[in-house]
Amino acid sequence: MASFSSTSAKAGSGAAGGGWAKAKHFTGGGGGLLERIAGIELEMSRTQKNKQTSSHLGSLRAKLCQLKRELLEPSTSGGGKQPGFEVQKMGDARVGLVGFPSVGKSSLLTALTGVASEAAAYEFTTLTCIPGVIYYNDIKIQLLDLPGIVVGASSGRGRGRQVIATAKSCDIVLMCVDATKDDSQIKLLTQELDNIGIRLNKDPPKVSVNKTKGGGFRFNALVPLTKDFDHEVCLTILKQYKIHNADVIVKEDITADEFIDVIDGNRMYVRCLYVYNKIDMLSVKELDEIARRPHVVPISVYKNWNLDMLLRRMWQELEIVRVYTKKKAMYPDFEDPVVLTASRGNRTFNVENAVLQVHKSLLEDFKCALVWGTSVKQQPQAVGMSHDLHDEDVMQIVKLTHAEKVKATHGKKTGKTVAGTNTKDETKK
Ligand SMILES: Nc1nc2c(ncn2[C@@H]2O[C@H](COP(=O)(O)OP(=O)(O)OP(=O)(O)O)[C@@H](O)[C@H]2O)c(=O)[nH]1
Ligand SMILES: [K+]
Ligand SMILES: [Mg+2]
Repeated sequence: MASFSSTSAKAGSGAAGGGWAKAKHFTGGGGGLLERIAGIELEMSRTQKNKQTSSHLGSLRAKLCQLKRELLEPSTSGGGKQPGFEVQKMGDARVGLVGFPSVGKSSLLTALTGVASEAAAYEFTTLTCIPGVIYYNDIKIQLLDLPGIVVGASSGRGRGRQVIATAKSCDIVLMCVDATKDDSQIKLLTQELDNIGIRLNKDPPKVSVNKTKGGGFRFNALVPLTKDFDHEVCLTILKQYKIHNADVIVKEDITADEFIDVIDGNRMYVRCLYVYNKIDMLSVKELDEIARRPHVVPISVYKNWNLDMLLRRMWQELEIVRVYTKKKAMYPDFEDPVVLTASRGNRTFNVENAVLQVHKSLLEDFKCALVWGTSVKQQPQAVGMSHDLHDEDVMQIVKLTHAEKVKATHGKKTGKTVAGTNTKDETKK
């Protein structure tokens, strides 16, 4: 891993704005790999894009992706140390502050959580991960202050890889930028995260790939494909990944890169808010322009402007669902809800997830759940595992009796379902 150098970062500090992009060349792991990657990138840039070359380009893309993956993945032989910072998870959700140096990440952590994280006018003040907790609407959100990252971070520059690995563990990311500097910050940061497989504010491509034992390759597009992806490109990419038998169903007009994301796996689809700090330095006109952009929250830590809006937006992005559990003939426990969040591409707020959070062993004994709240028509209503819960629902878990359990296991063995019991298989679907 490349040593931590601040000289390169200083290059960015002098020139307000555009300086970030300067430090393009860096030394960091995997010498031969970097050359091969550069070679493929060069070839791709020299290849004209048209119908004849689309297959070849698709194959190059897939190769490139595999090489980058080799570069980024920590070698398993090296003791298998986790690349992220070791900060224990706590609370109901985790939010990471990611951004270039000196945009005000630490100042924001202190303002929101009261945890002192050193803030200063020089870059790379923060050198490790500092956690704090936000108490909001009865739940605890862990906020992580992280060192600033620089261009090249994803390839091992500075602490970049550690920062990005930690960002991967977050439910959502707050990308912090300095509102007084130019807008290349967001593009460059997004690229760094993208390089390591974090897709911001995107949904997983709607494509299903079923690897089969035989039968060759079947391709079915349910929508017109207008980009650089088609039947042939699909085939070349699959070959590159040594997949020779598969059923592919494409339900969305995707690009070749998006298809590679699906094949390569390991991608994370994370929600992100762009937090523009230091708006106390802007004119009203400049502020007005920024505030109109999607996913943007303008703030000033100095003046304490708009921090409550930031919390509200965070809450919305996390799509928090609080479920109050209750025992039979008792009042619900309103102190300590089960909290479900939209987390890294996973947006299932069903009974099964809620039960899992109470205790894994309850899944075995689960018969049904009685639910009160806006997710059901009757109050209460008996529902199965796949029922989607709403924020502030109340849930009571009904367990199988011993007799029902014996019957259910017997039924399973003989292949019959037991009438009257909502067995897991039936309700899970
Ligand atoms: N004008 C203005 N300055 C701010 C604001 N918030 C923070 N700063 C200043 O910006 C500088 C950097 O703040 P930090 O909180 O250290 O920034 P950081 O992003 O944590 O920096 P690193 O840890 O070095 O990456 C400090 O001089 C802060 O006082 C703000 O709302 N307005
Ligand atoms: K700083
Ligand atoms: Mg800091």
